Amino acid sequence: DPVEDKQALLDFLHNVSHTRPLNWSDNLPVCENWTAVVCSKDESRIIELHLPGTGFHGPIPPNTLSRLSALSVLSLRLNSLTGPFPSDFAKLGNLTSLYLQSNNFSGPLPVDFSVWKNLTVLNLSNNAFSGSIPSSISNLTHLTYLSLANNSLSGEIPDLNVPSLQQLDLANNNLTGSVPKSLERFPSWAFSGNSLSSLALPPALPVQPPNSSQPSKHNKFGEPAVLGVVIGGCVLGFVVIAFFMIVCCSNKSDADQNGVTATPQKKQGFSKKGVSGSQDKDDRLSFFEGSNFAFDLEDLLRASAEILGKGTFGTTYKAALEDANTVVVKRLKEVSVGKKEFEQQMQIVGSISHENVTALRAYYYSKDEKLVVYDYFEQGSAFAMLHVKRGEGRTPLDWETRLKIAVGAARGIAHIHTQNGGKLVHGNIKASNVFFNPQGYGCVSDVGLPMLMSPMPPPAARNGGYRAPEVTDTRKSTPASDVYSFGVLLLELLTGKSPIHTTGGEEVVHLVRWVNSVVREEWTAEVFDVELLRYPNIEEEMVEMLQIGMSCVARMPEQRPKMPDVVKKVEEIRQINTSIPITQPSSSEISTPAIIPPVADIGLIASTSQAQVQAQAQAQAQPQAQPQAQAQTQAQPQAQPQ
Ligand SMILES: Nc1ncnc2c1ncn2[C@@H]1O[C@H](COP(=O)(O)OP(=O)(O)OP(=O)(O)O)[C@@H](O)[C@H]1O
Repeated sequence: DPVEDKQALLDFLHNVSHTRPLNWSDNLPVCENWTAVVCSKDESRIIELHLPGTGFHGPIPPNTLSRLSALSVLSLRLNSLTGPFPSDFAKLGNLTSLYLQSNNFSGPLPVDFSVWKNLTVLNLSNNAFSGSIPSSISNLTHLTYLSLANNSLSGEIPDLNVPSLQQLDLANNNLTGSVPKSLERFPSWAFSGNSLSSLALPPALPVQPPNSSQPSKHNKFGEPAVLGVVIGGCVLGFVVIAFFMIVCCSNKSDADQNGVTATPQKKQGFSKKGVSGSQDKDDRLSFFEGSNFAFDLEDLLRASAEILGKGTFGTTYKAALEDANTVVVKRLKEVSVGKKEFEQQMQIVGSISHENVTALRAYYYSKDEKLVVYDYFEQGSAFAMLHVKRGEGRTPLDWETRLKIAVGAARGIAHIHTQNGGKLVHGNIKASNVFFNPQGYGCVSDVGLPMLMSPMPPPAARNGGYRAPEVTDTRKSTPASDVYSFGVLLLELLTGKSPIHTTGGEEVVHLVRWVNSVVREEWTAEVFDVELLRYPNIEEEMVEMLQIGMSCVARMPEQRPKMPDVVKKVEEIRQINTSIPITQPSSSEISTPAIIPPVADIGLIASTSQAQVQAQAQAQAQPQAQPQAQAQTQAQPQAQPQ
């Protein structure tokens, strides 16, 4: 372990107030366990420190971080650090990247920048630095990125002759005079929001994003996000639009330094100069308790990302962060609620802690961009497991796993229904929103997102099959509509068929109707997924699940069981036939009595179940005319001989 560096970090931590916990414990090995720290190969020194958005307040304690003399990357951005530029950072002569942006540092910049001769990236933007720009910056011969935007720097811009410099942002300061010749190659947005002579501004804005000439490996997350940031302004030459573009582009440069070609629009840079937009430090992610992530919006934007899919509520990305964490980011479109309501809903969802509900890790809200962040599930969703790569070479989803998906998802939904005084519903239960927890049980994701959106559009094929009939009219999800969607999920697990699918003849098949009709006509194993036929002795369990699924998809909401009852019944599926319960090790608030019938009763249960299933199918076929029949059907399971 790098003993001295470790002590320096502990001294720093003990002398600075911070709101997010760090696992820097004296008895843990630094290089293996401490978050935010990167060690040299031989583990003798700490060479990188990434502490963005950690909630640090106040000045950096002197003689702490400055003892990390091998440090090459230091990121303290997006904190609330105050005081002057730490003078003892002069000892960090090996720095190549220094990120101090988005803090409250004030006072003059260091006079002599030559001490950091290896610097390639220097970002001091969004602070309150004043005084002039030191000309010693020209001595940084490796510098490729410099942002001093959104400070209170004044005086003339020195002649910074740094040929290596590729990106520059001096926008939104109090700079005067003219743009020196050596910097005329940079676009005008880099100097906007100053009192520079307009004649002195470089003539034209580049049509391409500043980084577009360089190959970027991080461009996937950014591409769709270009949106209004660049597009509008670059097309027209009108003054107003050019102004808009100047603002937008200056705002964008922060992220571009790292190769992201576009970003969710960030407002912070606008605020100091009174350009319309949110006035607060809006570009912070809001994290929830218990989240051990140490990343911020910029890390997300810098992350190499790939699109996982476009869903009902927006586009979902898998983002690989610098610190080796992978997260899922959803860019929500058409959010109809205001910031307050959005935040309230996020607080409700973010406070859920349950092994069968995917934790919401963080969210971001600005006028132009709404993001939610979840853990990434490597295994993929229940949808992927069930439907992707059917046919040759596929590993079938075994019955045990399907049972665990059902039990976990049921428990998760039941828990959601207890939240916010019983008012929270999921609103979008479907196989692609069910993942697997570490014990392999279903775990539901995307809780409560529909409530943030405009009234639901008419069902698209992708989720229409899950939507309860009454939701099409009311456009409002309820606990009963969640029960319906869960029922469809059960039928999907049993049949291996999507809720709406086409047959070979292009005929569109609605799963609920299809299952009802097959069961109604004669009891048959035809509904069951052929992939399940290989597993011995599971017929009774499948019949049980079918029965539960069909009761959940009852046409009338009041005829559907409540979620706690559904949980009980789904948990009992396995216990009916074996003594091996489907319970999670640490489960659950819903306790399940062990119900193990005598062996001789099993056949009776099975035949009773079959009869019930058929009665249910009859009832579903004539919902208006047969309410009593269905009510009886639903009452019957209690009378089973168990
Ligand atoms: N946390 C996650 N980990 C891994 N894959 C995910 C995660 N969240 C979503 N996905 C996958 O990304 C894809 C897109 O998800 P998204 O939620 O945007 O759309 P959807 O689930 O198809 O529809 P909807 O928007 O109605 O939920 C889906 O295949 C989904 O299973």
